[in-house]
Amino acid sequence: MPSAEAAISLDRVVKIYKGGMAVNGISFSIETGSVTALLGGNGAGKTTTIAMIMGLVTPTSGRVHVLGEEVPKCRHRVLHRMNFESPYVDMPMRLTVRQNLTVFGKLYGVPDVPQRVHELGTQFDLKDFLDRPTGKLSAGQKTRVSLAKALLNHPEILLLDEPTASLDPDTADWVRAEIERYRVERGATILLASHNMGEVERLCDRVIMMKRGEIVDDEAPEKLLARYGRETLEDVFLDIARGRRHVQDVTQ
Ligand SMILES: Nc1ncnc2c1ncn2[C@@H]1O[C@H](COP(=O)(O)OP(=O)(O)OP(=O)(O)O)[C@@H](O)[C@H]1O
Repeated sequence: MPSAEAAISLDRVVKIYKGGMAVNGISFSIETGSVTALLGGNGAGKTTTIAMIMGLVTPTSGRVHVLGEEVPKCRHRVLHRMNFESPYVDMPMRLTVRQNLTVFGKLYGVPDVPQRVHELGTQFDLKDFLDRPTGKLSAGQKTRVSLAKALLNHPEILLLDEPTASLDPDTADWVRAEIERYRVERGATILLASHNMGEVERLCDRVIMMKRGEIVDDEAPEKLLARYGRETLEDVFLDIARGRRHVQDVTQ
């Protein structure tokens, strides 16, 4: 059952778009300080779920609570304590990196924005392009800026939508290390949608697996591996995607 004490809690949440059902009655609670993966094939409902937790999409029915506040209704009370990163959400392209970080810093109520931008510029090695238009950066540089933006307000809750999509292995590894570091330093609660199973095994304590808008599994990665009799989450993912639900089915 979803708990009022949880960092994030969803209770029988449904989202129906004009085109049809995207999320079909999902419930889960996420413990403070945990890292949870939201997995599922294309169109499973992961982005819609994250958007509802951010308060950007209103559920058709059901309730979403973040840090004890209902969203989107009371989003204004918790917005400054959360943040998100997605390679699919662009910042204004003509603004420089510094201008973008400054605007977002002000939106999130960061106390000393120039100082925070300076700190993040050092931490994420942005100094060479802080004063370049954001639209002129490479994909990897944009990801670093996007992660810096996500950490501007030291969020207690960090939502990541495929944080390493289309990155080279070196940059992707660097991004994962930064996420791990942030979690350890701040005890943040992280929810991560990903198609990269290696990333999930490295970062996450728990896996919520979605299929066609529903939750089909919710377990620690090692328990999922044991239950499906598999050595990698990639194989478990394929078993679930192809409808093989039990270890007996898998070994037949
Ligand atoms: N704004 C929207 N309007 C109408 N339908 C939408 C909208 N956003 C998503 N959908 C539909 O809702 C379903 C779930 O989409 P969603 O983006 O949440 O899935 P996802 O698991 O994040 O997929 P992917 O891995 O491809 O990013 C899909 O069928 C999608 O076409």
